[in-house]
Amino acid sequence: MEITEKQLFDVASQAMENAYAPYSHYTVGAAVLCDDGKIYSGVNVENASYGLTNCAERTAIFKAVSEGAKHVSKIVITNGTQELSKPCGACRQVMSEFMDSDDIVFLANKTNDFKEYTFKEILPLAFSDKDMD
Ligand SMILES: O=c1ccn([C@H]2C[C@H](O)[C@@H](CO)O2)c(=O)[nH]1
Ligand SMILES: [Zn+2]
Repeated sequence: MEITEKQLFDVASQAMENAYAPYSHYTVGAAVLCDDGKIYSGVNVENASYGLTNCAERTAIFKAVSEGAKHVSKIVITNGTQELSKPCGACRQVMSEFMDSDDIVFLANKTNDFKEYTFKEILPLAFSDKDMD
């Protein structure tokens, strides 16, 4: 694994310590590598009004875009269990806005076991702006 990928895993794991998950107790950490060369992290942020919860992946992507990044080339998603992470449908759709078909998705667990996918593998038939041409 190249240095940046190792860093991405470390940033996601470190961020997960800040997950705010008092209701589900399911902690998630994400880290995205952007074309500006920077890494942005995110965690799940729950709410007493459960539906207002924001997932870790979207937190990381929204932070990146807020700082001016426009493209995510790699994302690591980890969680506090031994199961590999599986981004929800909403997160996959948000990822599709800022990732291309062959960009890389690492789905990890708390001990950094992982599987590597391309974005198109985790969201085939993605709806995009091209569908509105
Ligand atoms: O893609 C996902 C799916 C779920 N969660 C969080 C939201 C909630 O806090 C907890 C349980 O659903 O996991 C994420 O962060 N990312
Ligand atoms: Zn999600």
